[in-house]
Amino acid sequence: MKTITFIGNGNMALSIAKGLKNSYKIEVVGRNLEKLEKFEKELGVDIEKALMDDFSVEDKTVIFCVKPANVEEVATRINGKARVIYSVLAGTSLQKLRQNLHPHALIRAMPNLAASVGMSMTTLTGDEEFKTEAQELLGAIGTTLWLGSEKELDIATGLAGSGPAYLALIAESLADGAVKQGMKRADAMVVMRGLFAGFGELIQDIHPALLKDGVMSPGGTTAAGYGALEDGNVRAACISAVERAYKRATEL
Ligand SMILES: NC(=O)C1=CN([C@@H]2O[C@H](COP(=O)(O)OP(=O)(O)OC[C@H]3O[C@@H](n4cnc5c(N)ncnc54)[C@H](O)[C@@H]3O)[C@@H](O)[C@H]2O)C=CC1
Ligand SMILES: O=C(O)[C@@H]1CCC=N1
Repeated sequence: MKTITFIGNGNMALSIAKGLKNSYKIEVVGRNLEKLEKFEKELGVDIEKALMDDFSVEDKTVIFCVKPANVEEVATRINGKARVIYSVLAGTSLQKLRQNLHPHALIRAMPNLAASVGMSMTTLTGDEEFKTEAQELLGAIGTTLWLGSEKELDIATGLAGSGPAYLALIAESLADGAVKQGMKRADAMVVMRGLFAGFGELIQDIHPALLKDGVMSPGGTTAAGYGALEDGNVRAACISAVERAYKRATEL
């Protein structure tokens, strides 16, 4: 079994490790042994645990899962030249990663929280010779799409990386709307979750505009509700959300 080395032991590392644990030996590098033990327990398989200071990444296949602000600090603690580094760090350029970590090859990957249920939408860019390996490795946690530039990956960060939080806002507020009209909270949550489960399937095959047309009867309930979303500028707010997230990615 090949070994995959995670640097960082947070949410994203754990989510990706869940997808890889049956096909690879997992090694995790962190700052705190207790947290590494907790990671191992949550993952449910034996892992190699290592502390960051003086850790050698020589010839290793690394998935880099720390926060964007930690790159320089981590670079001072580890040594060696990795075979390849897959970085999931939002907005952290190939140039900055290369300057600090000096790997043989480098890929940026942008997964999302659905990695924890094997349904991440992960975008990829970087060294072309690792394109197939990147698609296979990150394919273990969901769907992948190779993009031709870092700009597109930063835009995809504002769409699918951050997207679960946007949809959570919609989900919570729709359920609040039902509660406001008198539905029990627990029932509203069941109905909202069922809505999202069905919608997740429908949107795979139907263009959003046609899906809307299929729901909206002349003078009916959907037209009335939809009007409120247009009054609230939800369309413009969504476009701005992706714009602001993308801009933020370019600042990290
Ligand atoms: N949470 C999400 O939905 C997504 C997160 N990402 C990216 O994944 C990366 C990790 O995010 P999460 O796992 O959510 O965060 P987290 O806070 O759960 O994990 C961050 C990990 O970084 C390490 N760390 C923290 N401070 C450090 C330091 N000073 N020196 C060395 N290591 C340190 C620790 O191992 C910590 O567990 C971020 O760069 C983020 O941009 C990418 C896509 C989605
Ligand atoms: O908010 C963030 O910076 C990270 C990147 C994508 C999702 N969460």
